[in-house]
Amino acid sequence: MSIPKALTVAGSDSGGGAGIQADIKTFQELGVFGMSAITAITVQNTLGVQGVYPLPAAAAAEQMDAVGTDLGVDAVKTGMLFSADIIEAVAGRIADFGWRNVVVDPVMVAKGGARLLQQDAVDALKNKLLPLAAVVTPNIPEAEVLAGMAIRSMEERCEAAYRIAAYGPAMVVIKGGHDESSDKAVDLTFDGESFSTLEGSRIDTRHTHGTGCTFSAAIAAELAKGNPVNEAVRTAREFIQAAIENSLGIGGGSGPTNHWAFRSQKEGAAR
Ligand SMILES: Nc1ncnc2c1ncn2[C@@H]1O[C@H](COP(=O)(O)OP(=O)(O)O)[C@@H](O)[C@H]1O
Ligand SMILES: Cc1ncc(COP(=O)(O)OP(=O)(O)O)c(N)n1
Repeated sequence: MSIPKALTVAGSDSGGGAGIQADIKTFQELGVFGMSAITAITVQNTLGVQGVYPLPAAAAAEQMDAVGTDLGVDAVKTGMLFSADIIEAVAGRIADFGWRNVVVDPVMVAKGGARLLQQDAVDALKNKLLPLAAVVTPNIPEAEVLAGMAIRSMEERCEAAYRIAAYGPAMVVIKGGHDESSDKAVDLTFDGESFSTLEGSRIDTRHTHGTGCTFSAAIAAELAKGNPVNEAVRTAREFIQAAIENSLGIGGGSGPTNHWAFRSQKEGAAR
């Protein structure tokens, strides 16, 4: 039997709700063996980010080498990359290994406002990493930066997706968590030809820490299993909906989602 394996290249969140911790939990819940290349250590809990300690670019590259030359990688997810140097090293390794199932979550700023990507690294993200992506998953503020425009409506979101697709990713998903104008959370997808939406009811909760990390990790896990990209995104949307709906209510601030809720729901339905 072949074991599906996914690699996350991302920052560590000591609070366990976002970053590599969220990614590995998501991989595991979806039946995928998780591996990591850590780019930075963050000092973080549900109250926010209190410290950021980036690692040298060589550390990320060498971790990717160690995993790629021995275990093998069926899908990669990138999250917090922090600097242009790290992005260039990571993009170089993805290209050298010829990895195809690459999900780029273009993490820029944590919900509490801490910068997780240096401002001068945006060009490297657009020009070095996006051309290698099967899927890129910006939230609305990230899409505004990548597309160089404001997004105030679904029409503008479509225009932004079109502009981001020009950098080369096969699919653009602009997530709708930040659009509070509707009682639904609506994610827009664009595959270079057609637009479509994925909806879930908007949950009124402050416990949304790590939603973007979890969603993109779920896409990577489904791609690692060999599922087509549309199906992977659909499953990831169901995974994050269950995780937010059943959040754990832990910590004094914006708490983590529930990474085992999707599996519990499936097991409940099967009984
Ligand atoms: N309150 C909510 N209720 C339901 N789904 C949500 C909610 N907030 C975010 N989501 C979903 O979680 C995923 C991550 O979205 P978003 O919060 O926009 O990303 P990020 O964490 O990168 O800012 C998307 O699929 C989005 O639709
Ligand atoms: C280490 C680390 N990586 C990414 C994030 C951002 O997580 P995200 O899911 O985009 O949203 P918030 O957690 O910021 O709400 C992070 N916080 N830490």
